[in-house]
Amino acid sequence: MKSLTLKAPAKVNYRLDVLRRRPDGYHDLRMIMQRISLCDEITITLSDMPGIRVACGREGVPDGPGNIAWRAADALLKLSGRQSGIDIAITKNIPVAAGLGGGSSDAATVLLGVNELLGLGLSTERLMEIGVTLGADVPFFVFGKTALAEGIGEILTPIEAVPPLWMVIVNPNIPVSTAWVYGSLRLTEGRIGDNIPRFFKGVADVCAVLSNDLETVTISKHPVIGEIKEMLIASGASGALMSGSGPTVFGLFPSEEGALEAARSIGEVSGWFVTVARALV
Ligand SMILES: C[C@](O)(CO)[C@H](O)COP(=O)(O)OP(=O)(O)OC[C@H]1O[C@@H](n2ccc(N)nc2=O)[C@H](O)[C@@H]1O
Ligand SMILES: Nc1ncnc2c1ncn2[C@@H]1O[C@H](COP(=O)(O)OP(=O)(O)OP(=O)(O)O)[C@@H](O)[C@H]1O
Repeated sequence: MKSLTLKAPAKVNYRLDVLRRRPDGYHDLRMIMQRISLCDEITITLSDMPGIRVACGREGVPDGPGNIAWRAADALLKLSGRQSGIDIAITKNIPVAAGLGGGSSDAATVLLGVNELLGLGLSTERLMEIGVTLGADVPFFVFGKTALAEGIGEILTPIEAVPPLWMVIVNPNIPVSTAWVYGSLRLTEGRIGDNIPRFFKGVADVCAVLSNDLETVTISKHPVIGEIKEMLIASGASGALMSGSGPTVFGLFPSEEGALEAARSIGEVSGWFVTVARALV
């Protein structure tokens, strides 16, 4: 049977400006999005038995049609008119409902993998169009590069100049609903949005853009996020920010050694999910 095993990376948002609420309830954003080396692993296998089967085995993540990876495979099967069977096995390493885009990345990886396995020949642009019908973060993972993301997240411009960078990822094991965070955001008026630089020579340039409009919403419910930011800075991070809708916080480090040392000291005292990751280029 034809099979593919692929990595589905997590993301962090170096910047997240919410510009306005749209009539459809979504929000126009301006973001800088970065893939990181913390990955789920996905094996996709074509089968003679029609139907889509997803095995994940992680508490809080559904196995069947409730899994966004299932919906990604279903979208491509419907579009192609093929009757193939598809088995998807997900090894979940990315914390769930964490602001790290894990489900979106799984879905994008299935779009890319099924396109290849079935020889559908769909372009990246077409897969991104299908991706946004599954979730706002999915096109970014299909795009596969550090990017300025606009619209609801689906209008992507590559950012070429990204410095080598290490980060400590800290998740306090509290699931946060993205819908709740956007729903709780109080926007007084439409923002024009700052001009965000697109060239980053060193860690200091990345630290200069760090900002997330969703942070105050999630911190007001989970103050521990603010404490994690302080711990990361006290452990030597050049900057620290909540990713996406949270609650995961990342701290930036110019060297792997600094990141490993900080992760060790925070991991020892906290009982949280703590890991070191690299920015992917
Ligand atoms: C917070 C981020 O992760 C930042 O990258 C994304 O904006 C969220 O992307 P996502 O989880 O893929 O979003 P979806 O699954 O499409 O939507 C989840 C919820 O977030 C809200 N949502 C999402 C994206 C967006 N631009 N505006 C929104 O208001 C939607 O109303 C929805 O209720
Ligand atoms: N493959 C999947 N991986 C993780 N969660 C999934 C998956 N499929 C469905 N879900 C459901 O989606 C919800 C959110 O999952 P996810 O981990 O993608 O959130 P997130 O990290 O906050 O994403 P984002 O940063 O895009 O907001 C969970 O409650 C989970 O049950």
